[in-house]
Amino acid sequence: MADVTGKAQAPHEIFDTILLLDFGSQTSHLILRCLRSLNVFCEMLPCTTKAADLTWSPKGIIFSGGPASVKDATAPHVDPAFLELGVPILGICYGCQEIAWRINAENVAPGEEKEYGHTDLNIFQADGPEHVNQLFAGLGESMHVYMSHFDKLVRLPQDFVTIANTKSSEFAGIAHRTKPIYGIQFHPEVSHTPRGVDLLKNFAVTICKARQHWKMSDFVEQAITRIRNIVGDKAQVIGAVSGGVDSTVVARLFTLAIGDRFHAVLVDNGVMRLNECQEVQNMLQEHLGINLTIIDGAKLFLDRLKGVTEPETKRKIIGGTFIDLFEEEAIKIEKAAENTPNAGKVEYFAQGTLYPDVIESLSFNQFSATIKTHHNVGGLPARMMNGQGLKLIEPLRELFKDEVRAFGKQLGIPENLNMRHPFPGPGIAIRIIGEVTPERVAIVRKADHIFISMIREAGIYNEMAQAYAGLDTNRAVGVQGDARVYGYIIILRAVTSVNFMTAEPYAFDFELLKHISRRIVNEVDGVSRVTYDITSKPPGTIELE
Ligand SMILES: Nc1ncnc2c1ncn2[C@@H]1O[C@H](COP(=O)(O)OP(=O)(O)OP(=O)(O)O)[C@@H](O)[C@H]1O
Ligand SMILES: O=c1[nH]c(=O)c2[nH+]cn([C@@H]3O[C@H](COP(=O)(O)O)[C@@H](O)[C@H]3O)c2[nH]1
Ligand SMILES: NC(=O)CC[C@H](N)C(=O)O
Ligand SMILES: [Mg+2]
Repeated sequence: MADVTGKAQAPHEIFDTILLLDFGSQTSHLILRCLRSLNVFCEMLPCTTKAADLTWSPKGIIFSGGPASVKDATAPHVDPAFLELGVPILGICYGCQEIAWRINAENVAPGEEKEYGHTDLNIFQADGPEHVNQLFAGLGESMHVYMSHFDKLVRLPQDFVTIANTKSSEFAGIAHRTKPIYGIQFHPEVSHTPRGVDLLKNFAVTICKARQHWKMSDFVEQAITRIRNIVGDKAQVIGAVSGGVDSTVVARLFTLAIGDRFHAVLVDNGVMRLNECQEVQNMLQEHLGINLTIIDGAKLFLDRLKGVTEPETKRKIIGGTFIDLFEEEAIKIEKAAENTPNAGKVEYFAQGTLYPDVIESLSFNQFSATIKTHHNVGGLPARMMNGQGLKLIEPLRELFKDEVRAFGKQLGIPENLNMRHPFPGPGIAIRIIGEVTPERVAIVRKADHIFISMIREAGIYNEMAQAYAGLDTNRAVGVQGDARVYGYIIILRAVTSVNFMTAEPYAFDFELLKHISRRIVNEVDGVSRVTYDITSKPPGTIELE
């Protein structure tokens, strides 16, 4: 969105914003999601952020949960200046312990045992000014809540009143007597706390008085204006476009913003699915008028992956090789444009990075665990991260997949493209457990093609979030046509998921699954067995590596 002078504004300058300080909980992002679903804009920053560095004014602040104990010498602590800003504050779990600990370290102690899972919360009407009862307003006298903690409040902090308790937590909800500062021991952001969203609404809307005016449609317009302002009217942009919904939305935004100064490039990394590159090129051209250049990097990628078995090494090799090829392409684009009206330096590199890629790759702050390095985040070479070489632009970095799809719909992206299952940048390489060889890639391609075609024919493609065939490079014995075979094991994976942070195995019809297995063993040479992976995430992940 532009102001009268046409200058781009960041969302927190336009929308009333709640600041979420992240202490590293695995569910912090759900707080942000929950507020956005209420049309309240929320921005998450690491718990180490200094109040003085904030260039905007939050309507309220939430301290998230986190894995540390406030009692540890190395535990993260909030800049006390945030507590002096005069805006409402809500501490959740670790965040609540942090508020209590700041007042007096003895207020918090290790519990007798871990409290993990459902519990019933009793809500009190406390004496005091109006604000003390506003957090639980309309929630009745009790509610189901989800707990996940070890430490707990053993004393009521000075100047606070108790507004809720449970069987094992005497101070499960507290409110300051005179200031709008609250703490709760349970997690309102998870679906296991059914009325948690009402509590967060009470905090954001009633207590912080944040207007519920965050809208996706404004985001489209705003993203386009921001791109124009960043890029200016000379520079050119090279965009990494895979045919997945994320980068397709990015390509569409850039095309709308800067027309043909945007150059969409797909890298054939040798580990794409059957006919994928050609199909993507046709689809983008036909439906969106996006002219896609394909760089053939298959041999280079497969050579660099030779002999590599360690999953994180594979990801880093792929991330690095992607950038090498993009940088070479950028030079070619500059040369080709030299004597045209488009002449200008290729300064920027656009990617469809989403919020979950960021959370899972970088530990968002040093206090949360790195799960795996996404090729487009942690796999980037240092020169991209420190501003040398191409400069990164990632317009979807704050969004989740379902938000991007809603966004895609508004941008006129056809349904079948918008609903495509995600396909990871490192492609089939992270679906082969062990060394990637051309022979193994060919086997996975064929098996995957059979699997996905049969899923489509059965009309169940949109019932699952993602499906693929992978390969276990161990071999097993089988018997085919009276002969002994010693072949690879295909692993089929299909999951349901809302945001890809958690997932459940898809409940296949067993006859269909057997039919799929039969076809794969019969039609794909080198395969002796087919298995179906029924692991949830967590403890599994969606990809094999
Ligand atoms: N083969 C590729 N060629 C060019 N860019 C790619 C390729 N694979 C991935 N990328 C880049 O990496 C980003 C992250 O990949 P990711 O798979 O998460 O997103 P996507 O492909 O756009 O969408 P989806 O998650 O639906 O597959 C992409 O948005 C794109 O910018
Ligand atoms: O572009 C990507 N580059 C990667 O390195 C990468 N690793 C996982 N994924 C996708 O992320 C989602 C979650 O996957 P996991 O449960 O395996 O972490 C799933 O949708 C995965 O396909 C990736 N996408
Ligand atoms: N979920 C949390 O925030 C847990 C807080 C703290 N680590 C505890 O165990 O009590
Ligand atoms: Mg993809």
